[in-house]
Amino acid sequence: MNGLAPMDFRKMNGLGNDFVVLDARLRPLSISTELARAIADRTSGIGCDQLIVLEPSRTADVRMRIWNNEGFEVESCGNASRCIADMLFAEKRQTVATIDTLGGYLTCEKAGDGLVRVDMGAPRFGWQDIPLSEPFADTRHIELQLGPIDAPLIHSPSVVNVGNPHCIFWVKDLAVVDLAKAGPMLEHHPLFPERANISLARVDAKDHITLKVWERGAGLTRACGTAACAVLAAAARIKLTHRKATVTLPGGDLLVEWREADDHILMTGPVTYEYEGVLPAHLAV
Ligand SMILES: N[C@H](CCC[C@H](N)C(=O)O)C(=O)O
Repeated sequence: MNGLAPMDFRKMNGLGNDFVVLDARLRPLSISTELARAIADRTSGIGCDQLIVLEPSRTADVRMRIWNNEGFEVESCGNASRCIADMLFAEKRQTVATIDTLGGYLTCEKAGDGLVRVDMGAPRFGWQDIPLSEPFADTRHIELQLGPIDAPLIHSPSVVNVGNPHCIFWVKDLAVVDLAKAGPMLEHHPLFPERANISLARVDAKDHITLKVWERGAGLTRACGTAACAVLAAAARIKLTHRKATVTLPGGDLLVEWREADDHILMTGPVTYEYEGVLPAHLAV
């Protein structure tokens, strides 16, 4: 295994959603909220949307742990899954890899032209699965709006869990609300006991969605892989799109398919290696 030395880190991104990757397969690392925040800080740290830590796994090629830049650990990260899978392809000299995460067991494969395909598992739509703080029999549209009750700016979002919680508003205009302002309030809405990733989704065609995302614990990012998976499943569920579509994010496109045969979501997209470095003393783990 040609992993990283304990103090080394690798900077990577998926469509501009960027990560600091630490390799704890040879030496356990203890990540506190403060340390995760400090590493992710773009002024005094390395700077990233999420911190990714690799650990040994008995069931997969690697265990991948994820901390949002606010410092709290979360279950899933689609863009990082592609990045880590690509690292594993090179290490193993193979075209397949498996990753164990809090949000599920992922199987990954090379998809040609520098692309990686990740099986993100099946979406869950039950109100307890999202989770929501009160029961909704129908989660295709829940009662949540922003703006005046008689003329809401956005309303009736769909909710879905794809390893992590997502709330998706269907809009015709992605600028109908300033997501930088509305995002925090919606992320922390009392309906979401574990908070939520918030998306504005514009359906352009039966095979194309354009997306802007306010990420739980990270804010506006250039791309969110799990949001792309969530929005495709939610759109197909209410027949806004086919079960396969291109999802365009500010950082670029992902191809997402909600496979009929096993209900799994497949996400295909690129990986970017930025650089490697050594953690400075004040960030020593
Ligand atoms: N903000 C997400 C984690 C990162 C997801 C995103 N970066 C992706 O590519 O899926 C959450 O708190 O659930």
